[in-house]
Amino acid sequence: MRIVAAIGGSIIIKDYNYKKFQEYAEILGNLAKEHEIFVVVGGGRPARDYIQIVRDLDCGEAKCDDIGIEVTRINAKLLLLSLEDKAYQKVPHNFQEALEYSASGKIIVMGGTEPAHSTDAVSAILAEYVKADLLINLTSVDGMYNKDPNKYSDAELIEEITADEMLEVIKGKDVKAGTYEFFDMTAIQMIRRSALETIIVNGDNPENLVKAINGEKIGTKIVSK
Ligand SMILES: Nc1ncnc2c1ncn2[C@@H]1O[C@H](COP(=O)(O)OP(=O)(O)OP(=O)(O)O)[C@@H](O)[C@H]1O
Ligand SMILES: O=c1ccn([C@@H]2O[C@H](COP(=O)(O)O)[C@@H](O)[C@H]2O)c(=O)[nH]1
Repeated sequence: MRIVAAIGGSIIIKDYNYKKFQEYAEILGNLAKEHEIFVVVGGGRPARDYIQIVRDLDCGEAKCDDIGIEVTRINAKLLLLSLEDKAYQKVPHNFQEALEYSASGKIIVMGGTEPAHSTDAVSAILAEYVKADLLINLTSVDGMYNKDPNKYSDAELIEEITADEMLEVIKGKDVKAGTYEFFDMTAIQMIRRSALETIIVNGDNPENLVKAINGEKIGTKIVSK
Protein backbone atom coordinates (compact mmCIF):
# COMPACT_ATOMS: atom_id res chain seq x y z
CA MET A 1 0.00 0.00 0.00
CA ARG A 2 1.04 3.60 -0.54
CA ILE A 3 0.55 5.39 2.76
CA VAL A 4 0.79 9.02 3.87
CA ALA A 5 1.25 9.47 7.64
CA ALA A 6 0.85 12.92 9.20
CA ILE A 7 2.63 13.02 12.54
CA GLY A 8 1.51 15.94 14.71
CA GLY A 9 4.18 18.15 16.21
CA SER A 10 2.01 17.88 19.32
CA ILE A 11 3.38 14.36 19.77
CA ILE A 12 6.74 14.07 18.07
CA ILE A 13 8.34 17.19 19.57
CA LYS A 14 6.16 17.39 22.70
CA ASP A 15 8.97 16.80 25.18
CA TYR A 16 11.93 17.92 23.02
CA ASN A 17 13.11 14.35 23.41
CA TYR A 18 14.84 12.09 20.88
CA LYS A 19 12.95 9.00 22.01
CA LYS A 20 9.72 9.66 20.10
CA PHE A 21 11.75 10.19 16.91
CA GLN A 22 13.53 6.90 17.53
CA GLU A 23 10.28 5.03 18.22
CA TYR A 24 8.74 6.36 15.01
CA ALA A 25 11.89 5.60 13.03
CA GLU A 26 11.77 1.96 14.07
CA ILE A 27 8.10 1.53 13.23
CA LEU A 28 8.31 3.41 9.94
CA GLY A 29 11.40 1.41 8.96
CA ASN A 30 9.51 -1.86 9.50
CA LEU A 31 6.44 -0.63 7.64
CA ALA A 32 8.61 0.42 4.69
CA LYS A 33 9.56 -3.23 4.10
CA GLU A 34 5.96 -3.82 2.98
CA HIS A 35 4.56 -0.39 2.10
CA GLU A 36 5.53 2.82 0.35
CA ILE A 37 5.68 5.43 3.11
CA PHE A 38 5.41 9.22 2.96
CA VAL A 39 5.50 11.19 6.22
CA VAL A 40 4.50 14.79 6.95
CA VAL A 41 5.67 16.20 10.28
CA GLY A 42 3.94 19.05 12.14
CA GLY A 43 5.40 21.96 14.08
CA GLY A 44 4.10 21.55 17.63
CA ARG A 45 4.98 23.87 20.48
CA PRO A 46 8.25 25.22 19.00
CA ALA A 47 6.37 26.36 15.88
CA ARG A 48 3.81 28.19 18.05
CA ASP A 49 6.60 29.86 20.06
CA TYR A 50 8.45 31.06 16.96
CA ILE A 51 5.22 32.20 15.29
CA GLN A 52 4.42 34.30 18.36
CA ILE A 53 7.75 36.13 18.04
CA VAL A 54 7.05 36.96 14.37
CA ARG A 55 3.52 38.07 15.30
CA ASP A 56 4.91 40.33 18.05
CA LEU A 57 7.28 41.81 15.45
CA ASP A 58 4.11 42.70 13.49
CA CYS A 59 5.33 41.09 10.25
CA GLY A 60 1.93 39.77 9.13
CA GLU A 61 0.33 36.33 9.12
CA ALA A 62 2.02 34.95 5.99
CA LYS A 63 5.46 35.53 7.55
CA CYS A 64 4.21 33.84 10.72
CA ASP A 65 3.22 30.87 8.53
CA ASP A 66 6.68 30.98 6.91
CA ILE A 67 8.44 30.59 10.24
CA GLY A 68 6.01 27.80 11.15
CA ILE A 69 6.96 26.02 7.93
CA GLU A 70 10.67 26.33 8.77
CA VAL A 71 10.05 24.66 12.14
CA THR A 72 8.08 21.79 10.56
CA ARG A 73 11.07 21.22 8.26
CA ILE A 74 13.43 21.08 11.24
CA ASN A 75 11.16 18.46 12.83
CA ALA A 76 11.13 16.57 9.53
CA LYS A 77 14.94 16.73 9.45
CA LEU A 78 15.09 15.25 12.97
CA LEU A 79 12.97 12.31 11.84
CA LEU A 80 15.18 11.89 8.75
CA LEU A 81 18.25 11.74 10.99
CA SER A 82 16.56 9.04 13.08
CA LEU A 83 15.62 7.02 10.00
CA GLU A 84 19.20 7.08 8.62
CA ASP A 85 19.49 5.30 5.26
CA LYS A 86 15.90 4.04 5.37
CA ALA A 87 14.81 7.53 4.31
CA TYR A 88 15.76 9.82 1.46
CA GLN A 89 17.94 12.33 3.31
CA LYS A 90 16.43 15.53 1.95
CA VAL A 91 13.24 17.32 3.02
CA PRO A 92 11.08 18.00 -0.06
CA HIS A 93 9.80 21.57 -0.17
CA ASN A 94 6.91 20.79 -2.48
CA PHE A 95 4.86 17.85 -3.78
CA GLN A 96 6.77 17.49 -7.05
CA GLU A 97 10.01 17.05 -5.11
CA ALA A 98 8.34 14.51 -2.82
CA LEU A 99 7.29 12.48 -5.83
CA GLU A 100 10.75 12.75 -7.42
CA TYR A 101 12.56 11.72 -4.24
CA SER A 102 10.22 8.74 -3.83
CA ALA A 103 11.78 7.20 -6.95
CA SER A 104 14.64 6.31 -4.55
CA GLY A 105 12.33 3.68 -3.02
CA LYS A 106 13.03 5.16 0.41
CA ILE A 107 10.79 6.76 3.03
CA ILE A 108 10.01 10.41 2.25
CA VAL A 109 9.69 12.90 5.11
CA MET A 110 8.52 16.48 4.63
CA GLY A 111 7.13 19.40 6.63
CA GLY A 112 5.17 22.36 5.31
CA THR A 113 4.98 23.77 1.79
CA GLU A 114 3.47 27.27 1.54
CA PRO A 115 1.56 29.65 3.87
CA ALA A 116 -2.08 29.57 4.91
CA HIS A 117 -2.68 26.01 5.97
CA SER A 118 -1.43 23.35 8.36
CA THR A 119 0.64 20.22 7.80
CA ASP A 120 -2.64 18.27 7.99
CA ALA A 121 -3.51 19.97 4.71
CA VAL A 122 -0.02 19.17 3.33
CA SER A 123 -0.61 15.49 4.13
CA ALA A 124 -4.00 15.50 2.40
CA ILE A 125 -2.63 17.24 -0.73
CA LEU A 126 0.35 14.86 -0.75
CA ALA A 127 -2.03 11.89 -0.49
CA GLU A 128 -3.85 13.22 -3.57
CA TYR A 129 -0.60 13.95 -5.37
CA VAL A 130 0.93 10.51 -4.93
CA LYS A 131 -2.43 8.70 -5.14
CA ALA A 132 -2.09 7.21 -1.69
CA ASP A 133 -4.28 4.30 -0.63
CA LEU A 134 -4.49 5.52 2.93
CA LEU A 135 -3.97 8.74 4.90
CA ILE A 136 -3.33 8.38 8.62
CA ASN A 137 -3.33 11.39 10.91
CA LEU A 138 -1.45 10.84 14.16
CA THR A 139 -2.33 13.37 16.80
CA SER A 140 -2.38 13.89 20.56
CA VAL A 141 -5.96 12.67 21.17
CA ASP A 142 -7.74 9.38 20.36
CA GLY A 143 -9.54 10.79 17.31
CA MET A 144 -12.21 13.39 16.64
CA TYR A 145 -14.64 14.10 19.47
CA ASN A 146 -17.97 15.92 19.45
CA LYS A 147 -16.12 18.71 21.31
CA ASP A 148 -12.57 19.40 22.46
CA PRO A 149 -11.69 16.53 24.86
CA ASN A 150 -9.05 18.68 26.55
CA LYS A 151 -11.71 21.21 27.49
CA TYR A 152 -14.75 19.00 28.12
CA SER A 153 -14.53 15.85 30.21
CA ASP A 154 -17.83 14.57 28.75
CA ALA A 155 -16.59 14.81 25.12
CA GLU A 156 -17.39 11.65 23.14
CA LEU A 157 -15.17 10.02 20.53
CA ILE A 158 -16.67 9.90 17.05
CA GLU A 159 -15.87 6.56 15.36
CA GLU A 160 -16.96 7.58 11.88
CA ILE A 161 -17.68 10.97 10.32
CA THR A 162 -18.18 12.27 6.80
CA ALA A 163 -15.94 15.00 5.41
CA ASP A 164 -19.08 17.16 5.04
CA GLU A 165 -19.90 16.77 8.72
CA MET A 166 -16.32 17.64 9.62
CA LEU A 167 -16.44 20.78 7.49
CA GLU A 168 -19.53 21.89 9.43
CA VAL A 169 -17.67 21.47 12.74
CA ILE A 170 -14.47 23.19 11.58
CA LYS A 171 -15.97 26.15 9.68
CA GLY A 172 -15.68 29.37 11.63
CA LYS A 173 -12.53 28.24 13.44
CA ASP A 174 -9.51 30.54 13.52
CA VAL A 175 -7.28 30.51 10.43
CA LYS A 176 -4.29 32.37 11.83
CA ALA A 177 -0.77 30.93 11.74
CA GLY A 178 -0.27 28.29 14.39
CA THR A 179 -3.96 28.13 15.27
CA TYR A 180 -5.15 25.51 12.80
CA GLU A 181 -6.26 23.43 15.73
CA PHE A 182 -7.08 19.82 15.00
CA PHE A 183 -7.95 19.73 11.26
CA ASP A 184 -8.14 22.70 8.91
CA MET A 185 -10.56 23.38 6.06
CA THR A 186 -8.04 22.72 3.29
CA ALA A 187 -7.26 19.27 4.64
CA ILE A 188 -10.91 18.27 4.82
CA GLN A 189 -11.73 19.70 1.41
CA MET A 190 -8.96 17.57 -0.14
CA ILE A 191 -10.18 14.50 1.72
CA ARG A 192 -13.69 15.16 0.44
CA ARG A 193 -12.91 15.93 -3.18
CA SER A 194 -10.74 12.84 -3.63
CA ALA A 195 -12.62 10.56 -1.20
CA LEU A 196 -9.30 9.85 0.53
CA GLU A 197 -9.50 6.98 2.99
CA THR A 198 -8.47 8.74 6.21
CA ILE A 199 -8.08 7.62 9.81
CA ILE A 200 -7.27 9.87 12.80
CA VAL A 201 -5.52 8.06 15.66
CA ASN A 202 -3.59 8.84 18.81
CA GLY A 203 0.06 8.98 17.78
CA ASP A 204 1.44 9.15 21.26
CA ASN A 205 1.70 5.39 20.85
CA PRO A 206 3.34 4.93 17.41
CA GLU A 207 2.04 1.32 17.34
CA ASN A 208 -1.35 2.85 16.54
CA LEU A 209 0.00 3.57 13.07
CA VAL A 210 0.47 -0.16 12.52
CA LYS A 211 -2.99 -0.91 13.96
CA ALA A 212 -4.64 1.60 11.62
CA ILE A 213 -2.82 0.15 8.60
CA ASN A 214 -3.85 -3.38 9.61
CA GLY A 215 -7.49 -2.29 9.64
CA GLU A 216 -8.04 -2.55 13.40
CA LYS A 217 -10.97 -0.51 14.71
CA ILE A 218 -9.21 2.51 16.15
CA GLY A 219 -9.66 6.29 16.22
CA THR A 220 -11.94 8.16 13.86
CA LYS A 221 -12.52 7.16 10.26
CA ILE A 222 -13.40 9.92 7.79
CA VAL A 223 -15.72 8.52 5.15
CA SER A 224 -16.76 10.18 1.91
CA LYS A 225 -20.43 11.07 2.00
N1 LIG B 1 -13.43 18.11 18.25
C1 LIG B 1 -12.17 17.84 18.64
N2 LIG B 1 -11.74 16.55 18.70
C2 LIG B 1 -10.48 16.27 19.07
N3 LIG B 1 -9.55 17.20 19.40
C3 LIG B 1 -9.92 18.50 19.36
C4 LIG B 1 -11.23 18.87 18.97
N4 LIG B 1 -11.31 20.23 19.01
C5 LIG B 1 -10.12 20.68 19.40
N5 LIG B 1 -9.27 19.64 19.62
C6 LIG B 1 -7.87 19.81 20.06
O1 LIG B 1 -7.05 19.55 18.98
C7 LIG B 1 -5.78 19.15 19.50
C8 LIG B 1 -5.01 18.46 18.42
O2 LIG B 1 -4.64 19.44 17.50
P1 LIG B 1 -3.13 19.91 17.34
O3 LIG B 1 -3.13 21.11 16.45
O4 LIG B 1 -2.46 19.97 18.66
O5 LIG B 1 -2.65 18.67 16.57
P2 LIG B 1 -1.45 18.10 15.81
O6 LIG B 1 -1.76 18.23 14.35
O7 LIG B 1 -1.33 16.75 16.38
O8 LIG B 1 -0.15 18.89 16.20
P3 LIG B 1 0.52 20.14 15.52
O9 LIG B 1 -0.59 21.01 14.95
O10 LIG B 1 1.23 20.79 16.66
O11 LIG B 1 1.42 19.61 14.46
C9 LIG B 1 -6.13 18.28 20.67
O12 LIG B 1 -5.14 18.33 21.65
C10 LIG B 1 -7.46 18.85 21.17
O13 LIG B 1 -7.29 19.59 22.36
O1 LIG C 1 2.32 24.01 4.63
C1 LIG C 1 2.29 24.63 5.70
C2 LIG C 1 2.58 24.05 6.93
C3 LIG C 1 2.58 24.81 8.08
N1 LIG C 1 2.30 26.14 8.02
C4 LIG C 1 2.39 26.99 9.24
O2 LIG C 1 3.18 26.34 10.24
C5 LIG C 1 2.38 26.07 11.39
C6 LIG C 1 2.80 24.77 12.02
O3 LIG C 1 2.21 23.66 11.33
P1 LIG C 1 1.16 22.69 12.05
O4 LIG C 1 0.70 21.74 11.02
O5 LIG C 1 0.04 23.54 12.55
O6 LIG C 1 1.90 22.04 13.17
C7 LIG C 1 0.95 26.14 10.88
O7 LIG C 1 0.01 26.43 11.92
C8 LIG C 1 1.03 27.26 9.87
O8 LIG C 1 1.05 28.51 10.51
C9 LIG C 1 1.95 26.72 6.82
O9 LIG C 1 1.64 27.90 6.73
N2 LIG C 1 1.96 25.94 5.68
